[in-house]
Amino acid sequence: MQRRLALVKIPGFEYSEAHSDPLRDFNEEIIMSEVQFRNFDETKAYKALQKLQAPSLSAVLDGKRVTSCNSSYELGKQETLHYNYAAKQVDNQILSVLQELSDEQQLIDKFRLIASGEYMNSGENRRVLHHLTRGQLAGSVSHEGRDLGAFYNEQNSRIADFAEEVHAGRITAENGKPFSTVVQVGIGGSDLGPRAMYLALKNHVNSSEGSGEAFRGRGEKLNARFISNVDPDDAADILREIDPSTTLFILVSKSGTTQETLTNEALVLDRLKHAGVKQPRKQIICVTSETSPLAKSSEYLDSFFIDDFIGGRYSSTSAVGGAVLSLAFGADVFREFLDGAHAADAAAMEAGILKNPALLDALIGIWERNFQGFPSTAVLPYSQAMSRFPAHLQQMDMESNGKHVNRDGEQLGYLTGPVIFGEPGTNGQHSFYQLLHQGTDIIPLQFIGFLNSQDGLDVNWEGSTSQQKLNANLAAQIIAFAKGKKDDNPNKTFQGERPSSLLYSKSLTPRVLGALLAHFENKVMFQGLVWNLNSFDQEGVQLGKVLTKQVLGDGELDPALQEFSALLGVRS
Ligand SMILES: O=P(O)(O)OC[C@H]1O[C@](O)(CO)[C@@H](O)[C@@H]1O
Repeated sequence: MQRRLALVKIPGFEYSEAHSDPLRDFNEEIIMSEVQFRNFDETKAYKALQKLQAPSLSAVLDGKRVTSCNSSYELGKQETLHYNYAAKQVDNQILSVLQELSDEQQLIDKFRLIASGEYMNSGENRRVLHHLTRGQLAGSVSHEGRDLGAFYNEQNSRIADFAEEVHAGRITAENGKPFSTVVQVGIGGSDLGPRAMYLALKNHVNSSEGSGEAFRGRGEKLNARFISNVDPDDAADILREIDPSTTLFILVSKSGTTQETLTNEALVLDRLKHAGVKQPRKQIICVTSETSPLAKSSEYLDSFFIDDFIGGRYSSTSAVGGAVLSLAFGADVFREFLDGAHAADAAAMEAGILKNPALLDALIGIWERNFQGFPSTAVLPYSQAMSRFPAHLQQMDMESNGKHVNRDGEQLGYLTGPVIFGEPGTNGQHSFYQLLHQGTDIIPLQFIGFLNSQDGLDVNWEGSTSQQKLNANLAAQIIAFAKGKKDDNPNKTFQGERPSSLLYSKSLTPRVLGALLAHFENKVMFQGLVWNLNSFDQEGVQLGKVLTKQVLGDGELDPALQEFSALLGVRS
């Protein structure tokens, strides 16, 4: 299909000078047949990168490099998110070949095709439209006569209206009391992103101390909880702590068929009945696709929709994240979060890699994975509020780029997505940093930090506040990893040369959080495009689901599966 792409000017968004305006080719026609999908090892840049040597961090990392190796997002309302790559093992030569790689693999053109609604999810023959849930980057995208941008906006405003009715006490629990708690029931992308975003903003809206940032001290409108695992202890833990009779449940499943979520719905219905609620589904709203089995039921209090063009792991900015965030904090907080994501998306259209933090981060990641051979990336937020962000990135990155074949199903001869893991600092320091500092694998580190804590509560002890101690640890770790320490005792030697980057901003606000989310989504997208993958399907999750069904059915099983099932008490 040949589609004309037209980019939309984003009000209030300034573009950088070199590679000037990403909308410079406004009238230039980009169509699918004009971009070339080739494997990474067929590019000239791949061969050039094979010949280059990583610079030594102990040799090059000085104060000047720290202040100059920065690429920033201007997010509007005087909020900025910086990406600092001073402690990465790259020099001008490597960066210039990475620029060539970006140009050769037509990464920006391909992003523009994604934004314009091209069918870039080749495996499932679907468009990839999560960028459209937060704003329009390209011309309008319509499907079967429906303007999809308008559809996503309409769902957001329906959610905003619904949330306002709940907050005003005009929509109540069956007993007439206002809802006091909201519980999201979903798994994977229907849980991880929304949960991570909720936790990231909870303190920001609840703390009345500190000053300046939007929404500070506004207070949570509803306390939110999450149930995801089919392990009954997960639901039991939450259901014991809440009062079901005044709880609003959000059942989130794009497909409407996910075993874990439907099982947990049954548990919730049971608890609601026990609490004396006669029509339990009237305390449940659904977020699903219009074609799902859930959408067919009129028993629910209300339903909000996404579509097949929003991948589960990319759905935090759709109704999937919008429902819980709007109910917990208010729709204006969710809108601010979307605006931050949209500003970061717009910045990701920039062709000059030094002016495009997501693209730069992606390409340095490629350098580390394919030419330095590093197996994983640790995501280390120095912010307790971001405690579940690494878990969200695990799904987003590993479900997207954990692939061994290209978009055409051909086996690849190079490494693709790394293993992602992480914990907030400083907790991680007292846990797995030993291996990061002195283990035999070198693991690149993605630090995230904020100048201010979210809560004003702090103490000055032994000459510094907790927040100062936190960030002192962060600065110290960057240098310890990069430069190491020689010692006569090999056991006390730190080899150093362990690269890290730092994403940082003044405070973790809704706008900054949206930009952080979009940064990683776009980074993963660019990496998938370099590797020539389809980053938007997830066939690797299917086999386990099929075998689970077999175990729970009556048919004959593979003998080893039969024995394991017997061992675990599922089959006799
Ligand atoms: O929203 P659903 O359809 O319940 O799917 C939940 C999750 O399951 C997966 O399909 C993986 O099993 C994820 O990609 C998705 O986020």
